[in-house]
Amino acid sequence: MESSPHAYTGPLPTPSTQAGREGLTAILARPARTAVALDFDGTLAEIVPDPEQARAHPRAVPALAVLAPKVASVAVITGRPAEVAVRYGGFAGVRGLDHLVVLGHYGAERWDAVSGEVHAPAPHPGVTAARGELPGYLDQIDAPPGIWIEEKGHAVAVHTRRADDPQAAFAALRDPLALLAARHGLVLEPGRMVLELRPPGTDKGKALADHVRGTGAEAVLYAGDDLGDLPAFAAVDALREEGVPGLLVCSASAEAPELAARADLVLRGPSAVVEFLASLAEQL
Ligand SMILES: O=P(O)(O)OC[C@H]1O[C@H](O[C@H]2O[C@H](CO)[C@@H](O)[C@H](O)[C@H]2O)[C@H](O)[C@@H](O)[C@@H]1O
Repeated sequence: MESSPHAYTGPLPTPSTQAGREGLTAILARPARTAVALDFDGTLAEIVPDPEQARAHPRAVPALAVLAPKVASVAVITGRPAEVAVRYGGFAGVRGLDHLVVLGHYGAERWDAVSGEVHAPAPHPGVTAARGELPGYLDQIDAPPGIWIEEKGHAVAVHTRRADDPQAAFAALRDPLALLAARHGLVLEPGRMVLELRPPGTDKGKALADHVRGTGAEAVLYAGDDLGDLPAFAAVDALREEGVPGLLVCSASAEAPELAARADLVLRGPSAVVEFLASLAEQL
């Protein structure tokens, strides 16, 4: 039965790399000095066809609520607007998650559980302009049927998962949308069957490095599943070079094999990530 975190915890898996084993050892030795940072979609939430239906795995919040009081900090670092991740995650008002931080829009936004408020940057004028142009532009370039535009406030994203051939639609739209983004001073952020036009100036690597420095953590765990998580992986590498041990966890999928190739620990999607977090919490 899997009715409580205790019922599904097991022995911690061993990372496949020396750096990862050192990272896990440091986390187990100094949990109160450890920063835990986690991606949302594909890591804490299963991938679903409709982005508005994504929700945290049912065991994610219970596992995090046990883990968070034992470590220096838990942060969710996501491409979603922070408020959306908080809502879809069910992260607000949870005992144990009283100090949770959600860094939205790749670190441009910050929500914290203490204040319950989102701090967001000024809107980028290029997003408004690109949003207005996008429907006509997609018609003009003969975009395939089934694509869907996600309004994200500080960004706009084009999803191909519900096209007849999602990968072909992604490939066909990538260059034209990169041109549109550049014309409006934006960057194109590719993800799992999604192409997002967003302001430049931040990424999950900067968000993670700033967060770790801000907490004064002496060890770090980062888990992600998508291309947007690669800068965070690179940030953990850089922290390791500065003497901060780290553990890189991949929530694996065939859609983003690049992550598994870079990770210390490869887990089979959000349910395995959540099980790992519960096991870790149990061991600390
Ligand atoms: O940084 P993340 O938390 O991983 O967010 C990245 C993007 O996630 C969402 O899209 C992805 O998940 C959807 C729901 O499972 C799925 O339908 C889509 O194909 C995925 O790309 C979200 O909609 C985006 O805004 C995020 O940037």
